[in-house]
Amino acid sequence: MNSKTPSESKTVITDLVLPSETNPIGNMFGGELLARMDRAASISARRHSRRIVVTASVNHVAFNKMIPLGSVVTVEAHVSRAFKSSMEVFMDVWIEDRESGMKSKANEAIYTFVAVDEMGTPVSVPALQPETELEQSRFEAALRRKQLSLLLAGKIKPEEATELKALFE
Ligand SMILES: CCCCCCCCCCCCCCCC(=O)SCCNC(=O)CCNC(=O)[C@H](O)C(C)(C)COP(=O)(O)OP(=O)(O)OC[C@H]1O[C@@H](n2cnc3c(N)ncnc32)[C@H](O)[C@@H]1OP(=O)(O)O
Repeated sequence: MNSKTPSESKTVITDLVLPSETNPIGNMFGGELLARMDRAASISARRHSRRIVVTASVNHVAFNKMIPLGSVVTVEAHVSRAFKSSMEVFMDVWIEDRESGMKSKANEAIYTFVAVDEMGTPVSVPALQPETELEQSRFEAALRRKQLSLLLAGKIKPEEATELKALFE
């Protein structure tokens, strides 16, 4: 299976924040943003693997800025590392100033997807070949994040989390 680059899985979704998608103080619901990110990330994972993909875990979400009603929100997703059947998808969320059109970063998130066959059994995916410095640094940190996620889910033992142990040595 040939490796792929992060740009091959690039997925950009831009949409408005409507009144039904806001909380009582007029900002976007966190759950609405999570759903938009899940959609963008699933398309990205699908573009990388060309297989059916399922969300295995939401590893990290930072709601750094409130997103007001009427904002134009862009979610940009790339696969940041591929393992055997799982893929880490990194997302950057931008909002656009209504007057100037300037974009500012509002949020970041990292989801894990697994490619499966029609029976839901995990299947192999192509490797990922990072190209830029940012892609390389996200690629390198992804194994640590995978081990943390598996550890928290009780799927590996602490002694198997070699990348995490190395942080404290
Ligand atoms: C082409 C362009 C047009 C696109 C056109 C649009 C199409 C756009 C696509 C739409 C697609 C819809 C996308 C909907 C996305 C959902 O909403 S799916 C619904 C929510 N998710 C689910 O229901 C998943 C339910 N869970 C499961 O099915 C199973 O737990 C899983 C995820 C398949 C894993 O199964 P398992 O038995 O644990 O399998 P196991 O072999 O142990 O692990 C498989 C891999 O998952 C990893 N893993 C398992 N758990 C975790 C965890 N907690 N953390 C990290 N990694 C984990 C393992 O490490 C392993 O990784 P690899 O070493 O193989 O890389």
